[in-house]
Amino acid sequence: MDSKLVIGNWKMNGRTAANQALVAGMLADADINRAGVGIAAPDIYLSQLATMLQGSQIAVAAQDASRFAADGAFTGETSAAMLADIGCRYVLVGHSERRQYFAEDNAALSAKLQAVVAAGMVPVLCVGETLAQREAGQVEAVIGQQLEALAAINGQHYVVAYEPVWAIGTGKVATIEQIDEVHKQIRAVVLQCYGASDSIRVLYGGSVKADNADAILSLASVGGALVGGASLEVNGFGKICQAAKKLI
Ligand SMILES: O=C(CO)COP(=O)(O)O
Repeated sequence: MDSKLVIGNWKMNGRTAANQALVAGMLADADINRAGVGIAAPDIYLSQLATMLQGSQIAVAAQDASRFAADGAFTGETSAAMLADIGCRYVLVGHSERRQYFAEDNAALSAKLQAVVAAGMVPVLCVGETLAQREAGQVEAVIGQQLEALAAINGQHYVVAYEPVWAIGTGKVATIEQIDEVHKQIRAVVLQCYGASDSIRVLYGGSVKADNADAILSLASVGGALVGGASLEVNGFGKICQAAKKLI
């Protein structure tokens, strides 16, 4: 049995010296420095992270990968093969900020999922509804449509993260009932449609903090957490990782 998976998503934050201090703090914390914890840093700092995490238990994760798998004339892009080459284990795909600011649709996300799997890493497909979609009763339909990207990697090893857009960086956390309901829906869809095994992990993300991690992570339908703001600080992240030590 594995413990629940916690991935810290630094988003577009970090500088060489600050990363050094933050990661040193994480390596010294036994709740963080263990299997089942990952850090997703900006591409430019992934090599620094990989070097620092060498020999540790913490996995290196990327926040995105190019939809183009082969090397070539794609200025500004970082391929999945490059991420694998520097030691990444997980890659976030379709984070709501990528969908919002970079217009990523299912065609692009399917290509990214395939590229990540082909490079031997585990994609973490992020899904979630906006507040307007929730208020219009469209949660199941929106997430069902977002999950269709998984058809491109049917039966492969992947993780799904449920991140309601209205709960990201807002301090508004979905209720335990809302989280449980959507996670059960996601699990049912992926088990039925996309070749997932019973052990499919669905992470929750959206204002996960030290003080709510225990309640969220104790849900059987929650396979871990995708943590934004709280992953930029050792103490809070350590408490979240401690709450995630439960078995799934
Ligand atoms: O988007 C998120 C993680 O990918 C969640 O961010 P916050 O934890 O800052 O709400």
